[in-house]
Amino acid sequence: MDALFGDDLLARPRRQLADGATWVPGWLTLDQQAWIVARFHEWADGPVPIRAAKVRGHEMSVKTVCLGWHWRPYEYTREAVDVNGNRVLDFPAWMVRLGRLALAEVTGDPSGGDDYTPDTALVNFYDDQARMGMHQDRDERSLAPVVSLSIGDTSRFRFGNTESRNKPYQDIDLASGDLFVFGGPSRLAYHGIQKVHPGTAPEGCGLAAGRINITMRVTGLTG
Ligand SMILES: O=C(O)CCC(=O)C(=O)O
Ligand SMILES: [Fe+2]
Repeated sequence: MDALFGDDLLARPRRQLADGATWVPGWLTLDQQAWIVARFHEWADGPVPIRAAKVRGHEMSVKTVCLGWHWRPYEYTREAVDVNGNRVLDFPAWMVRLGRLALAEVTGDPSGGDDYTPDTALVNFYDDQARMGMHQDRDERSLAPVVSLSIGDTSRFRFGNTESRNKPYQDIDLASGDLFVFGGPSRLAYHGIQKVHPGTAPEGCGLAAGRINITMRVTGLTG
């Protein structure tokens, strides 16, 4: 019984890091995580294969595949003009629903996500060495919240302020199944991934090594 109802139920309570920024540890079940990982492998195969985007001529250490709209610094297009010119996959209806559930969760209001219709997702894969420097998500024309889901190895996430990449910031460990939402006054906060902790992916999450992060967004674009 001690193991079944162990202290781990208490260990990772949800936390509001700033106005509009909420972390919900362990939001996705292992079955949900494994199902999403299976979808990830399908997306990574194409029509636009997963690739490292280039920022000012340098490949990012993270590899990205997009849904709905294709992102490259600092623009969204329907076709992956910097990869193979193919149109990206449609944004899946199940992911719209998941985004709405995420907002309902963080707002504490069952209808809190009803108006949320994300139309792009950046699906990132991190190996042991991958990082993401401090940045703002600001290639979208909409300031609707960003919904972030993590699967696989735990990683150190730095959540900063809206003024600069520097302090004050908070470092948290995003683990497999964690939800993080940033919107409202936190929508343009700088953030990044400092480090992946190898070998920390839980059994059954569908990913033996590395980390997947999905960020759903509203581009505010038409066409
Ligand atoms: O991997 C993460 O948790 C964050 C990813 C991110 O900031 C992005 O894709 O813009
Ligand atoms: Fe980001």
